[in-house]
Amino acid sequence: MRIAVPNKGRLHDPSVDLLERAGLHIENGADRKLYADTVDPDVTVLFVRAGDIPEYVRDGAADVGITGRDQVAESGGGLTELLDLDYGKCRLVLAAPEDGDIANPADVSGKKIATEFPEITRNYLDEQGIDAEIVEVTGATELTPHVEMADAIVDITSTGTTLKVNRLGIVDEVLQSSVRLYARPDVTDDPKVTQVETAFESVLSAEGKRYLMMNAPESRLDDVQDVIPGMGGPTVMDVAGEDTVAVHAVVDERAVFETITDLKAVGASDILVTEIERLVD
Ligand SMILES: Nc1ncnc2c1ncn2[C@@H]1O[C@H](COP(=O)(O)OP(=O)(O)OP(=O)(O)O)[C@@H](O)[C@H]1O
Ligand SMILES: O=P(O)(O)OC[C@H]1O[C@H](OP(=O)(O)OP(=O)(O)O)[C@H](O)[C@@H]1O
Ligand SMILES: [Mg+2]
Repeated sequence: MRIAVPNKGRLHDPSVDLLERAGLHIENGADRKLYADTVDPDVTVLFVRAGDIPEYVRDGAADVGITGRDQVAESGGGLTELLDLDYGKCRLVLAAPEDGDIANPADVSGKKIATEFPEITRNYLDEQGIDAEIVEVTGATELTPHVEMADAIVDITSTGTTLKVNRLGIVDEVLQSSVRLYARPDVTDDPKVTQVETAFESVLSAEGKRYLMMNAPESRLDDVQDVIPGMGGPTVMDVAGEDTVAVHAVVDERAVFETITDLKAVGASDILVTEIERLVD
């Protein structure tokens, strides 16, 4: 099975990190090498530009791909989304000069819109019933309204800094995006694809979770169980030869601080908190 992963740009590092955390360690990889084996002999990684990944998957050069929802929408869709991987979060927005006369989407009627996403922009304008000219650019889109190349833009924003420093205001949201795992529709039930999907899912499930281990007097077990939040009942084990039990539980990271204080108050001791790499349901 081949999995297409962004070869550069901001999506490369977090995507490789996800593969590693999922246990799909990359082997024989090297700087500028565009394919690599993994610890699983049946899984090969292809390093491809984020914008080309939908086409690689659709054409069968790869079976699954990791890329932004915006890239899939721009390339015409036709892929099955398996998982939202929750990074590369951004919005595609219609934006125009803050001090100009474009305040509503309808105001761009008859005007020029610069974008790196002509397909998404065309669909958006059609849906809104707006007739406008699209000017295709490949970057620095935020400059175009200031040099009379366009009246408005459709571009990516996340923190909003680039729009702000270029004195552009959001007129409308066109699309919300994040990085997702996509498959060709005919391979979604392939056991290898399911295995990769499960591995990624286990990394996402473990995020923000901690594993708590402690000892507690057997007589206080009910109290200990009462203060452990979330995720089903804890695992309880007898400690040989003592009136003590070992209690293990998965808890939300944000609850750890308070839970430890509560656990000590009900007699727990030797409390360990550890990170969880993967959590398979
Ligand atoms: N500022 C951002 N914040 C969050 N996600 C973003 C941002 N910019 C882009 N993305 C996401 O990352 C994807 C790829 O963008 P990126 O900028 O990494 O690649 P590129 O534009 O193809 O390459 P480069 O900018 O390095 O030339 C986008 O399609 C989008 O899904
Ligand atoms: O809201 P912000 O946090 O400011 O992010 C938005 C900017 O990030 C991306 O640019 P990138 O850095 O990828 O440069 P590019 O235009 O060369 O792709 C995008 O094209 C915006 O310009
Ligand atoms: Mg970019």
